[in-house]
Amino acid sequence: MAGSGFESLEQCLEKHLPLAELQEVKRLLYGKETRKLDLPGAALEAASRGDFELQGYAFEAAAEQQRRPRTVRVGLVQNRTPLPADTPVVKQVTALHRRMEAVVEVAAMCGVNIICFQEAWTMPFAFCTREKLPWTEFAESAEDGPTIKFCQELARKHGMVLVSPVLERDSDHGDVLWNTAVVVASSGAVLGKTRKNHIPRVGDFNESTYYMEGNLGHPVFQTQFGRIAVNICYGRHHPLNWLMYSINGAEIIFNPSATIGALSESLWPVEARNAAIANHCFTCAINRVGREHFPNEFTSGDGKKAHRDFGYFYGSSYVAAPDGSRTPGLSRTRDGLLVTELDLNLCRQVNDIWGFKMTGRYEMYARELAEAVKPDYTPKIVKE
Ligand SMILES: NC(=O)NCCC(=O)O
Repeated sequence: MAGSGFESLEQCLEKHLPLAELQEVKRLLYGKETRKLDLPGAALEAASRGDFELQGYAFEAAAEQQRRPRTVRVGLVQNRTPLPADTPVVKQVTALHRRMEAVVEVAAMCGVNIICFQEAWTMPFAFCTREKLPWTEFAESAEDGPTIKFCQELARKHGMVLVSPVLERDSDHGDVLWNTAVVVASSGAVLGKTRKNHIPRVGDFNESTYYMEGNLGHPVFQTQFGRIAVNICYGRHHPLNWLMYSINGAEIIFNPSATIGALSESLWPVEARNAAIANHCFTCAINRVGREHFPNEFTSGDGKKAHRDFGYFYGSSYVAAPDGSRTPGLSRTRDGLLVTELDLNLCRQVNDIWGFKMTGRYEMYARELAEAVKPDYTPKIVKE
């Protein structure tokens, strides 16, 4: 399994394919070509100084007579944890705040309107360990914790919407923990929060030790720049989860994730992209980068030897459009900011062409699903 030795699929194709074949392969792999954004030199220099990749693309929509283009720039951030996992908690959080402050600064130079960080971005992805301390100390209030205050300041400074996925401690409800994403409006107000609906029970993803399935349904947030939703990580394997955000009107669905090559890398380019197609919306898949080591060995009851690291988080963040086209991915190895310009008019335009909303048989599925979840249900199998 490729770890940090393989930079990206795109780089490999560009290195080995002649131009004519490369164009055909890209057409098949990525759909209609996305235009490269001309990003400011100062932003490219700042990214290079800060040692993170900066890429920019734009999806186009057709001109309409009665609606102006609804262009919005989104920023997807993928990163390593800058300090070892056994560094004191506050130091780790502070280092991550400083790192994101620098990335958001560059995003602002690139005209980003909405930025989303990776899943549980203020901490190492320690849920593999099943240990409580010190990892639960990374949890904080989604309303007025230090990270939300940090995001509010950035939102106000840059007039940017921030999507901040954190480990939430809900002290109003018995101090329980949740895997949450907070949406901070460009005014700096907390617009609301959403919680991870599907909790993995696969490999070392022992997250069910820490929090339960979210209880907030599928909220969509009306921001100054468009209607957004957040489908956190493992929720991307559940087509109905994407569907419900779309039914509630999401035009952009962010998918902040933490996932490793051995488990999901071949699924990664397919799932968020398919969701964009099926739901006539934009999807933004974000994954963390690198290998995180933990102080104590752990096992996950799968016969594997006790180990101290989770595996290789392969980055490769990308944006997919309702017409099935997608940006190239960020690298598998480096921190990065992917700036993508979307014209939200494309959602309705593709809906008018393909009509999945019109042809969806929701009432029939609702009826059949309501039956299927009853304890006395028997599957409708026709036998000879
Ligand atoms: N963070 C998380 O839910 N990961 C589960 C693995 C995956 O969905 O690829």
